[in-house]
Amino acid sequence: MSHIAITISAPPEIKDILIAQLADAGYEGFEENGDQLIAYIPEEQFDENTLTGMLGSHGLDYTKETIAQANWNAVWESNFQPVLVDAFCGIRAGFHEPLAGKVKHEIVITPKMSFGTGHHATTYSVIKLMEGIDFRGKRVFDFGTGTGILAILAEKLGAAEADAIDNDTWAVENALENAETNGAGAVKIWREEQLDGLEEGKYDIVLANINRNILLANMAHMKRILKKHGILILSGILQEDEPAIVKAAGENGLAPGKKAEREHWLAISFTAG
Ligand SMILES: C[S@@+](CC[C@H](N)C(=O)[O-])C[C@H]1O[C@@H](n2cnc3c(N)ncnc32)[C@H](O)[C@@H]1O
Repeated sequence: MSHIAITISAPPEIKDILIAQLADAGYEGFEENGDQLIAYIPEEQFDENTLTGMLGSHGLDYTKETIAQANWNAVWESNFQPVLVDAFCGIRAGFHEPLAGKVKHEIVITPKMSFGTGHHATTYSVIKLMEGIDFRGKRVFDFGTGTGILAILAEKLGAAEADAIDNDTWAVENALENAETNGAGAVKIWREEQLDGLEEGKYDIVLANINRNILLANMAHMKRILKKHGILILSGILQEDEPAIVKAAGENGLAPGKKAEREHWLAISFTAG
């Protein structure tokens, strides 16, 4: 499968809004490079009219490039540096030197086209909130797993099982590959986009780093699969969307707790009543 890479010169103040809008339109990987934002979408999902309309409303233009899957490794290998979430967790590729001694937990990721290298503020902040939670023996669900990074970390933190879904076939394949690389045998990943068929009250911890609309649409389902007093960590929330998310969570019996903030993005932890 080929992907389309869109490069946009976007002023910093609208970059986050653009990422949220593009994510809603199916773009699934983002890189920020100075003023430039590069967004990736599977070729068959690319819709020129939608993109032109969205960018036109901000007075922006773009350039477009098709990237064959075979070339993807070369593209990301040249860009991907290890990420350290303080001394808690380090994420690196297989071709980097081990981070031995620098971090408590190390994850090796081959992201290919999937989102979730730890570089993005939304992933980084979930990891920061995970640092304060006891995962030992817990059942964890990772909604929108991307590279599998959060499910893999959950297992490294002692989770008894970590189930993960993504609606993107490529992400699922990639997450399975990454789980294997990291010896994360308790991680199970499958392709799905609905949470409503999942067992009620099964999970101690649910992690969801997606976007405002998907989080709002699935709030009741996330609450339903959580145990009483279970923990929900939501991310992919722009600062201005916090009230809407907290309100919807409250209506579903989820009380807000700690927050982590980075580059206008918020991750919020909730407890199920
Ligand atoms: C922002 S990425 C997060 C990846 C990773 N969990 C992280 O924290 O870095 C969101 C992921 O959710 C997936 N996704 C979006 N909508 C979804 C849905 N309705 N059901 C399942 N997965 C979805 C996307 O394909 C993407 O891999």
